[in-house]
Amino acid sequence: MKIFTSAQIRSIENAVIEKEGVTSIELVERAASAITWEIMSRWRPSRPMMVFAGPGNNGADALAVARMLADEGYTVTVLLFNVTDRGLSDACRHYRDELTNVPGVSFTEITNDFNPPVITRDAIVIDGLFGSGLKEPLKGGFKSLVDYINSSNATIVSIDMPSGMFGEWNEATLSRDVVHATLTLAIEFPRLSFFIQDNAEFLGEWKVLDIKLASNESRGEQSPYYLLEKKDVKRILRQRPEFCSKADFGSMLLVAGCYGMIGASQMAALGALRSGIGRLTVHGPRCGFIPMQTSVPEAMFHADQHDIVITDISPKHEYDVVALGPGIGTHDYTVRAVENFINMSTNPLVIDADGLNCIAQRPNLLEHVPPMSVITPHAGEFDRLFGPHTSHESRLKTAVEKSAYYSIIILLKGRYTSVVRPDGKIYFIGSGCQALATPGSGDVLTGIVGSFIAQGYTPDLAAAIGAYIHGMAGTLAAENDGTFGVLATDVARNISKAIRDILN
Ligand SMILES: NC(=O)C1=CN([C@@H]2O[C@H](COP(=O)(O)OP(=O)(O)OC[C@H]3O[C@@H](n4cnc5c(N)ncnc54)[C@H](OP(=O)(O)O)[C@@H]3O)[C@@H](O)[C@H]2O)[C@H](O)CC1
Ligand SMILES: [K+]
Repeated sequence: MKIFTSAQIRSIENAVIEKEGVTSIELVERAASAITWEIMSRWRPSRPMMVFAGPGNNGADALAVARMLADEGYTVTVLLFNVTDRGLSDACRHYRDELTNVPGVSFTEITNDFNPPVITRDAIVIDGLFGSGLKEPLKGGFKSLVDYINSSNATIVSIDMPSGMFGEWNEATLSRDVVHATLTLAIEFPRLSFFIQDNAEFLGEWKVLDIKLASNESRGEQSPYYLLEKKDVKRILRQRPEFCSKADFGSMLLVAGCYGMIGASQMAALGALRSGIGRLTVHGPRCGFIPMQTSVPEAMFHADQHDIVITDISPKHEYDVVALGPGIGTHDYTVRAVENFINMSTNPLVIDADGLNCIAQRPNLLEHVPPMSVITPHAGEFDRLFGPHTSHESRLKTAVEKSAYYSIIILLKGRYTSVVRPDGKIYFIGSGCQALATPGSGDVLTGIVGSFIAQGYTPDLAAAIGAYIHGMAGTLAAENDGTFGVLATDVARNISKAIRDILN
């Protein structure tokens, strides 16, 4: 699903209005009935509804919802804030006029002073102050109003977006100047800001409501931001032909492990094998030989000359891909081996974990990482490589910049993992869950991404579908074991099941 900017959404909306002859009142009506259904499915008419409406169409949505809820027997208090010089939008005025005589609604239009009523704990606050038309961070009276709403203990439902939040970038937005919703009901499209962790506290739970706006007008519109869904992964994944051999599914060298972290080699190896690699060789220190050969007998093992750390990465054969990093540590010998290997590599690599920490010790080594390599940092590894960041948003922006500069793919792990391509395209992946926050989970992902590159997928798609399948495997594991007790080996074990579910 493409993720559009607020400006694009406005132009899609305008195109629908012009080409399909739909009026903006009809669109508000569609949005409001979807929101009303959602509210009715969650809260009974005994819960008092307090509607805060702004001057634009976000306010119009809120006023239309107020009328619909009153029709369904809810007690509704409406506060319409008509305090700006520009006055109300046409739709907002239309719904204001309609509301004044509806039984069950206590309606107040604020044009000047505002005496805030008490918001009781059992109230459902409907936040329709501002949506995608917000021009700048809230100031003055609206800022105080948001503060007053946030300091209530009520349940807060934001229409389209929490008021005060922008659909894209929010670095300059102060947390206390944005409504902190319990539930955000987005109209037709999710926004870029929904996928950035900094904004989770504003959004609460969020859900996209379909108002049949997207159909034709959005298809042609381009966007660099994309939410990867199951149907996309199904389209990308190739079914295995009936006549096939392991030679058809690529070969991978996994450079992983050191004394005390051989488990990382095991996890990454399982990730690669469970996602269908044809041939896997693990290169690691000699101490890894017995554990690897006994716990993952499907993998070949190539021993370094050193007992406990990797000192030399000189592949003896041609491999379709080399994945480097899980559990290798950052011993000087290993850093040097990584440096030499990267300097002589020409094909895309997958670099994770200590592979990235080794690079962080030789920062200009990034210049030599082969183009279209995939690096898979979590926030800490990312900051070690590219410097400290104070927000996830700034980290994502740096990822876009660095991906272009170094011509590499950056898979930044998180609740929504982002796969950033050198051309600025970002795939967001939300198939995972809390269960994936477990040791070894990242190593499994490295194995999966390497395996898909070896199987012939381009590195950007390998990273995107790899992250999706990894997330789904974690979610499947959590269905059995809950979100607390999932092991990385459980995630690995569910990879093949995730792939089967996607293909079916
Ligand atoms: N996307 C869809 O298909 C549909 C969306 N709908 C809803 O419409 C809103 C967007 O409506 P819009 O009227 O464009 O914008 P808003 O309601 O969010 O806000 C516009 C008004 O707010 C004023 N404004 C903007 N920034 C500030 C600020 N910082 N402080 C005070 N006031 C501000 C603005 O005034 P201007 O003078 O700046 O123009 C406007 O008065 C969308 O979010 C959905 O909820 C419909 O349902 C139809 C389908
Ligand atoms: K809102």
